[in-house]
Amino acid sequence: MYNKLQYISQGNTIEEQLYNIHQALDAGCDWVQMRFKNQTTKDTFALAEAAKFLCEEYLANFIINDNLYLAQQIAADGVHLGLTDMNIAEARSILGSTKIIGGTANTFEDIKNHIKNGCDYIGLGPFQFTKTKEKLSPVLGLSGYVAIIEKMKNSNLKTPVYAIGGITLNDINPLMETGIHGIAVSGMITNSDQKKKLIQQLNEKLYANVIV
Ligand SMILES: Cc1ncc(COP(=O)(O)OP(=O)(O)O)c(N)n1
Ligand SMILES: Cc1nc(C(=O)O)sc1CCOP(=O)(O)O
Ligand SMILES: [Mg+2]
Repeated sequence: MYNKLQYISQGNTIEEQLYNIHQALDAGCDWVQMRFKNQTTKDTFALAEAAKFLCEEYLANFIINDNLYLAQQIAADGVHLGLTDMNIAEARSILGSTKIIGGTANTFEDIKNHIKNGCDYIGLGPFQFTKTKEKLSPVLGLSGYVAIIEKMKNSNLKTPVYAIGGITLNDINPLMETGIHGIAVSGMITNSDQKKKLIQQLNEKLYANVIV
């Protein structure tokens, strides 16, 4: 079972990114997606190597946003691909069956396509407006998740879905009640000055109904 909390990194420099990733790991995050936009190949590679090293130290999963070839080059655990990134079927044929491939969705159609193409999980969003990403797809709100997850259940589609986009602590319970698997968050963790406490609270909510 995939962990229910994915931290998406933030920062405009390698140093800021590594600081934020380290803080998130130290506070208990066990899944990191490196998201470092509009940077040089050299800097992106340098960050990826350093972040992968950190994640290994903390036994955390480490995936890379957008860049499949970078994920392959540094032997990351996987990649997250958006609707305008490489097709998931092509990505699967390159990475093979052992690597994690996540795909962005905004509609039930997106989800069906990704599942047909072999993705491991879906990032479904945005839940609400967020400043973290530009050019957002239409906001889904809770009712959007309810409708899409219902359609997945009716079609017997069981691929884990992560809610994403402007999620705060109070959103977790209603979101989890829709039947999603977990959440992917950036700002909530990056901007928290009590990260350990926050991640404990998040995990309590995310794993509340998991029987061990
Ligand atoms: C878990 C997760 N879900 C969705 C996204 C968004 O990916 P994408 O649409 O490619 O947008 P960018 O992150 O590349 O701006 C994600 N990164 N992670
Ligand atoms: C990277 C990303 N993708 C989204 C989507 O809807 O596809 S929303 C988003 C930003 C997530 O960060 P935050 O938790 O700070 O809102
Ligand atoms: Mg992308």
